Amino acid sequence: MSLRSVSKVYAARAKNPIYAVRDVSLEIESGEIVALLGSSGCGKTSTLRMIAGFEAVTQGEILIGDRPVHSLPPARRGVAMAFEGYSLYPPLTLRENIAFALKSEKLGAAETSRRVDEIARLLELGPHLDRYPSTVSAGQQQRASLGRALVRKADLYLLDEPMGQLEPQLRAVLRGRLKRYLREHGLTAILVTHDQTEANALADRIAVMEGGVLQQFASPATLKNEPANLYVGTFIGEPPMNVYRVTPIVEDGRVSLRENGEELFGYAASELGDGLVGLLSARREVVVGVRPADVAIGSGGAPAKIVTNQWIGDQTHLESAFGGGVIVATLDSRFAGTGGDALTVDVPADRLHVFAASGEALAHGHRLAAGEAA
Ligand SMILES: Nc1ncnc2c1ncn2[C@@H]1O[C@H](COP(=O)(O)OP(=O)(O)OP(=O)(O)O)[C@@H](O)[C@H]1O
Repeated sequence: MSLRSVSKVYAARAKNPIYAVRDVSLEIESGEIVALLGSSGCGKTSTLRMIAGFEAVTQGEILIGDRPVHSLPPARRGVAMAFEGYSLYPPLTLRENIAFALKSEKLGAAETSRRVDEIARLLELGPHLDRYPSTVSAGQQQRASLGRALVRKADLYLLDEPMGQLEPQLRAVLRGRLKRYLREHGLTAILVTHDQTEANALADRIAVMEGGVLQQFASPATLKNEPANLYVGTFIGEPPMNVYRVTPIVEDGRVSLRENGEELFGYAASELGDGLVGLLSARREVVVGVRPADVAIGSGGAPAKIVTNQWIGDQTHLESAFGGGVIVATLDSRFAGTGGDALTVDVPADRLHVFAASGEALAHGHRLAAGEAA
C-alpha cells in the first residue's frame, strides 16, 4: 500500500488550522508489518484514520495495491481496523462482537464459530467470550476489539495502540502470537504505537513521526544504528543517546571535539577516516551522539565523576558528570563505584554519531550519512 504526499489539516478554514500530518509518503510492501511510532500528537492516529477512511485526506493519495482508496467510504477500502477505544457493540457478547465482523463474508455457522474460536484462542479470550463488553476488563475489551479486526479477511489491517491496556506479561506473549499470526497468514498490517519495544518487536519497518512529519522509515536496526537526524537518534533507544554540541578542531593529525574549549572526545585523524575528518574540518559546530551502551569506562579518555550508579537487575546505569553536563553509560555487569568517584570515559570512533548543528545526520562511525558521501 502507498501513501503519496498525504497531508491532514484540521479546522482548515479557522484562524489557527492544525497541520496534523504534513506531506507523508510511505511505500509498504505486501505482507509487511509497519509501526507508526511517535510521541503524543505527532499525527500517527490521524494517518491511520485517513488510511481507514474515518478522516478525509486534505491532500495526497492513498493506494491499496493499485487501487486509489482515499475517496472511498471505509467499508469499500478492504481494511480491518482495531480501535484504541475498542468500539465494541454493548448489547452483543464478545463472541457476537467478533462474529459480527464476519457477517459480510456470509459463512455458515460452523465456519464462523471455528474462526471466532481460533482468534479467541490466539488472544486468550476463550473464557470470556460469552460475556458482555461492560462486564469485562479494559484489557479484555481491547483484545476483543483486536479479535474483531483480525477475524476478517482484509487487504490491510490497521491496529491503533492494540496492546495499550494489557499488563506487561500478557503484552509480551500476545506480541509474539500476533506477529506469528500476521506472518503465517501473510497479512499486511500497520500499527500505531508510542511504545518502542512494541514497535521493535512487531514491525519489519518503523515510521517515526514528529510534528506531523515523517522523520525516518526504516528497520529497527537502521533506526538505532543510522538515525537520519537528531530527533530519531534521541527518540529511539533507552536510556536515550547522550548528545553534546561541540567544536571540532582538526590539527596535527588529531581531531579534538571540544565543548567550551574543553576536549570531550579526541581521536587520531586516522581513526575517524578521511571522509569524517573532511566533514568535521568544514564545520564550526556539530552535535555528537553517543549511545549509553557504547561508552567505555576506565580505559582512558576524558575525566568524569560518578553521580549515580544503579543496578537495575540486568544492567548497570551509570550517570557521571562530564564536560558541562552528564554522560549516561550502561554496562552488562555490576560496577563498583559510588557518587563522587572519578573515572574516565571514552567512545570508540566507530560508535560516534555526528549530526549537523541543524540536526540532520552527517555520519555514524565511519559511515557517512546519505547525502554526505561524495
Ligand atoms: N478531530 C480533530 N480536530 C482537530 N484537531 C485534531 C483532531 N484530531 C487530532 N487533532 C490534532 O492533530 C494532531 C495530531 O493528532 P493525532 O491524534 O493524529 O496524534 P497521535 O500521534 O496519534 O497522538 P496520540 O498518541 O496522543 O493519540 C494533534 O495536534 C491533535 O491535537
